[in-house]
Amino acid sequence: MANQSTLRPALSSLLQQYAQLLHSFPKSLRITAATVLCVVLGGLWERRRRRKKVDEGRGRVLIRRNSAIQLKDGSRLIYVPYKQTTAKVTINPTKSTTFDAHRRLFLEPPGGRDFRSSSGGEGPPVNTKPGLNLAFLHQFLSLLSIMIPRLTSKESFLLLMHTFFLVSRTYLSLVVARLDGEIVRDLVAGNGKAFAWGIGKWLSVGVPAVYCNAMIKFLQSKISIAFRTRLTRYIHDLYLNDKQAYYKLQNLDGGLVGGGADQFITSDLPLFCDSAAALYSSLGKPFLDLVVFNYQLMRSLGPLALAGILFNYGATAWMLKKFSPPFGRLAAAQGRREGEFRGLHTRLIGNSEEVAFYGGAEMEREFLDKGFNDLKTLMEGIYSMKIRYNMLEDFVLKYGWSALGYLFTSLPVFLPAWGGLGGLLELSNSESTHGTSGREHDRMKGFITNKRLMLSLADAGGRMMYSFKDLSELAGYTSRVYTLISTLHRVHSHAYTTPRPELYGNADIQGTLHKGFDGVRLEGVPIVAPGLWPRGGEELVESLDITVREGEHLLILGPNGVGKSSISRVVAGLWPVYRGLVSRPREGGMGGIMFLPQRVYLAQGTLRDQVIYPHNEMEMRMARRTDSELKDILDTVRLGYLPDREGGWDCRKEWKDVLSGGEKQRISIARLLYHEPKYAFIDEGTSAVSQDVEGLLYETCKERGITLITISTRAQLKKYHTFQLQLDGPNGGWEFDRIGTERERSSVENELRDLREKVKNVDALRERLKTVDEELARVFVTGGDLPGYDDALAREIEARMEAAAVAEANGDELRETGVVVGSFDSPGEHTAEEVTSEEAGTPGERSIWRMSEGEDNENRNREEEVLV
Ligand SMILES: Nc1ncnc2c1ncn2[C@@H]1O[C@H](COP(=O)(O)OP(=O)(O)OP(=O)(O)O)[C@@H](O)[C@H]1O
Repeated sequence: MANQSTLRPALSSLLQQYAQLLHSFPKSLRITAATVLCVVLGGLWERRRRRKKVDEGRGRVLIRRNSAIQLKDGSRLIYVPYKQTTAKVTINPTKSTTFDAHRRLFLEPPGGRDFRSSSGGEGPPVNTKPGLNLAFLHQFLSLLSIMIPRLTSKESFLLLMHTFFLVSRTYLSLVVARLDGEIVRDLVAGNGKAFAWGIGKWLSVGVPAVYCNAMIKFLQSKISIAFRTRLTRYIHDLYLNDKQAYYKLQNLDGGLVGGGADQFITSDLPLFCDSAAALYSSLGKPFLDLVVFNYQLMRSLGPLALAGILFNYGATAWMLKKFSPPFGRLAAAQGRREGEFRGLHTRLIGNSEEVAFYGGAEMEREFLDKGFNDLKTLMEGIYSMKIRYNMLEDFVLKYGWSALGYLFTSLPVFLPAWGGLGGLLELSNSESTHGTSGREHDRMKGFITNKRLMLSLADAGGRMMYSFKDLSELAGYTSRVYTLISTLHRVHSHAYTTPRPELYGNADIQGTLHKGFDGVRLEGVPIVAPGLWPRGGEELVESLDITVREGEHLLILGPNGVGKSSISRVVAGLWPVYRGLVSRPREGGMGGIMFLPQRVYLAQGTLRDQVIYPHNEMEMRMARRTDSELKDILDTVRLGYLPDREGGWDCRKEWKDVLSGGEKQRISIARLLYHEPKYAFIDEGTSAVSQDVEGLLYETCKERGITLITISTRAQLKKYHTFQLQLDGPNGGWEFDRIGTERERSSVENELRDLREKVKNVDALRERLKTVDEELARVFVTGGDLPGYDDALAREIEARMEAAAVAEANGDELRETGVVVGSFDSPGEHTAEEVTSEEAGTPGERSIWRMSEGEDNENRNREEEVLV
């Protein structure tokens, strides 16, 4: 019992050796060394003080802020303001070899074969239910290889430090347990001096103990943020690169069920990192405590107590596992619901103007309320499931374990033969000549020490058991983060293989996209709207063959939804080339190709950033472009007033709300003029621009040597283009022609001739319309006043004439107050009251009634024609 710790003797012997070494030097030398050390330390302190004073006198130092440099190896050097200076931070992109090495971990999880055989193809990772199983171990270790890439990495150092403080804390707990026993013993024995000395030691132990506790918490947070940084950068590198995973994830793969990648990255990832960092201390420290305290207890209480304690652990773990709800699955489900709810809000924020115009608040609230109700129902279910489990857990861990603790600590007293060192002490005390009081004091000390050890052990065991729950939750978060990374890997490396490919499915891509061609060429390329994996896509345009060379501007025409924009998606590489060959220049810049989408995207940032997108200011400066050049470009697109109106190039606004539809489109053309690519796809890029400016924009682009491929529904744009591609509609047909060919001219001429014929009749028809108007106004109105003729009345008359025709066929008469419509061949049969209008009318009016049937029909037809 006296020698409770194995570390203590080692430490004290180290200190003793060190003291001996010091004493071996002569006294004068020791004094000199101490003086030199004091002088050096004092000098350093004084220097620091003076420098601080000088800095304060100089005023605020000019600090470099928010600037960055792109290095040749692809890494970025960022200057971040730090205290009075700037700190340099280098961000290295993840190497492609790292992705290659990790692909197997994320695309071939254990059990992948089962999935392959059941679904007929390799696909998304096995959807193992999140929980404490082998899949969790695999997923966690795979993520760990990203979080701690090397043994020499910063995270390893942090974990080492954390371990050091955890071990120190455990050692201090042992010291505290022993001190506790000693203090109580001295108190009971009435030994005042020893008691006061004990209190002094107690306080001196408190200082390193609180420091340890604070460091444990601090390092846990540091580890969490370090893990998060590693994972976030890794995910961003996979998500935002030239493979366009950010687009394909939603539009081709669809593997992220329950929210977009945003929810996974911003919500599930931090939860996972916090949970993983906490796990190390919530599992590592109790584990260490268990080993050390159990050893101590075995020494003082004997093997019987240890066996009992171990059995107790086993039984508790079994019971808690048996009655525990599936925390892992619940955490994953909650994450998914949270994601859906958040997604609804994001959607509303992104489309607030449209919703406001439609007055759709009520509808949106219904969606949001439903999303929240789903989340609430799930969370309430989880909470109610936890009640029973928490009751069981509390009873077992607090009351059951304390009762057993009393039993075990009583072993040396009641069963000294089985009571280890305590039992031996008990036996020797009973045989020795010490009085009863000495035996009781030792018993007291032993009991207090053991009780404290038992309490610490119960605490450690309890935390270990509680951490089963944390572990299950961690399994849920792990599964979410692993799903995200494995889906990204699948999209990134296009890992879709299957023995029986679905037509135009992700595994049925046989075409080629060739970048580096001077022009845009499609050879035998069907335009297919892709279906979400593993479904196949739908063919919109059948095998397309077109070539656009420099200066041969192409206009793509066709009705809505026929697949015009889809051609640009295929050429841009967003949609797969299922068959044939697509050749195009490389992305962006001089000699490259640029795509202006139908909906103009306005990025976060300054006005300058809007014009130079997707460049940033750093790239613009590196390309030696200036603000005055940007101003010229804005002048060209008739937006020269923007810098003054908005407050300069550096002003930041929510540009999508600030600029009008036409202004947005002109900003988009300004981007084109800034980047000056050789080829450009413009998808309905000027539909909101006034016609005078539209022509100017097209002509300017052409003057700058940009070959245009314009997508539009408006044939007026033909005059700015050389070729046209007409998409025909549902059958996927198309026609590619030079604009202004003989065939096109003759078809236009035919159309013109038809129109001219029609125009010739217009005057005659107008004359007739006038006559009919006058006649109608006179005939069909009762009373003396003749109100002006209007359309509604004419339609009513028409309807009545129809009815009269029907009545005539039936040999009936239709009567109505004010207006009487009679049978045409027997007008004389009307009664005096019925023919009110006839009485008030003129001979001209009556003549209508006397018209022959043939005349009437002809007349009516003509009226209809005119009215229509
Ligand atoms: N991401 C997508 N996944 C699957 N189908 C899509 C996707 N985007 C568009 N489609 C479908 O592809 C078809 C063609 O769309 P596209 O945008 O090419 O039409 P468009 O001819 O440009 O029409 P508009 O003149 O209205 O812009 C449409 O039926 C549309 O529903």
